[in-house]
Amino acid sequence: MTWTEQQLPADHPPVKSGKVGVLVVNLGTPEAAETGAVRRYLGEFLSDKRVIEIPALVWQPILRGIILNTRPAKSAAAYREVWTDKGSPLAAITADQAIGLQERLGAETNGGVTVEWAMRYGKPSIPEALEALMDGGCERILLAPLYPQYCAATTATVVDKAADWLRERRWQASLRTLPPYHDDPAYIGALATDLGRQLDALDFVPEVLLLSFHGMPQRTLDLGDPYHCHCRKTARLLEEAMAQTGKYPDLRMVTTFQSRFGRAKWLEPATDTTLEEEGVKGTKRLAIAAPGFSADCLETLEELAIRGKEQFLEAGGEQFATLSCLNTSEPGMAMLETIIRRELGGWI
Ligand SMILES: C=CC1=C(C)c2cc3[nH]c(cc4nc(cc5[nH]c(cc1n2)c(C)c5CCC(=O)O)C(CCC(=O)O)=C4C)c(C)c3C=C
Ligand SMILES: [Fe+2]
Ligand SMILES: [Fe+2]
Repeated sequence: MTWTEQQLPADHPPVKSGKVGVLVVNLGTPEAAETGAVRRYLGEFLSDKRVIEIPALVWQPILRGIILNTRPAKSAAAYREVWTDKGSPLAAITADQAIGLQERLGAETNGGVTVEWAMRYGKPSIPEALEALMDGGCERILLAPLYPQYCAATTATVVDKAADWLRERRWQASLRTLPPYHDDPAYIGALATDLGRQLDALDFVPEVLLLSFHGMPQRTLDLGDPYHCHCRKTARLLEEAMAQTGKYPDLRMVTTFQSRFGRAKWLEPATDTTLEEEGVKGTKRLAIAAPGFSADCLETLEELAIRGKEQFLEAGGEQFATLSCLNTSEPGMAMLETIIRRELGGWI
């Protein structure tokens, strides 16, 4: 007889059952489109040493003295432009992706797979989601940061946060992490299918398809972060996959980096500058996609779809479309199921 089969004392902690859990994680978002909530969110996000790689003694006075007094009101106004009745788009879509994955992975043997979701900054937090999985009997957990391209400021900080939680526990769960999937045929195929479907549904034929990735300081590339190379490889493979369909022979694809923050040099070319340049040089019809974002969010719905459109049209462009992220589309969910199942090999 094993210990777990014996009669346990009444005050014994619950015995887990060895189930498998998946925790999908995305960046984080404020709890409301209001200055105070945005200040709390940005305070946590921009205090992460993986995100702002400046010594805290130098950075914290700038953050607390300037940025958190000026940016939250402006950002809150931007969030209000895209807020939904289910809250922030990023949180609502991530929650729906977790529900979709639960449906796809829930019916396995060995008690099924339990799927939870979390935000790296804000709520639900990574520790509370991991705690919920363990309370539900999960002893093996796949941590799945939904970032196709690895970046220390995104992927690594999710793993750090989970490791902080493990450090505090006597009985740890066994953790695996989802590797970056920037060049995975399942991901490239899902993008090609989904973007192709959206291009076909437009009421104009774009001359240019801009692939806009989130930017990073140039210094992180010089220090060896693979993010820039991952973005470039995704873009190349996607271009090849779309060319293979033979459907868009005249479509010019251009890769850019968006959301510059602060004064340091960021990865180039910048999305906003490129939109203006395209308009000025006579491009009339342009579509933009953000393949690095798993879910639509402030950066796609406001920065690209609202401000990007204005920039292009003011520079002389005539027709503009922002294509949706993979979100909960059938190709997107099938891709997530494929790459997650692969990592669960041997567990289910
Ligand atoms: C130095 C600052 C920032 C780095 C580095 C950075 C990297 C980075 N971010 C994402 C994905 C997202 N970022 C989002 C919002 C956002 N990003 C920054 C700054 C940096 N990002 C800020 C200040 C904000 C908040 C909004 C604002 O005030 O402008 C989001 C959207 C969040 C939402 O609520 O919708 C995502 C997603 C990646 C992938 C990345 C590195 C590769
Ligand atoms: Fe960002
Ligand atoms: Fe932005």
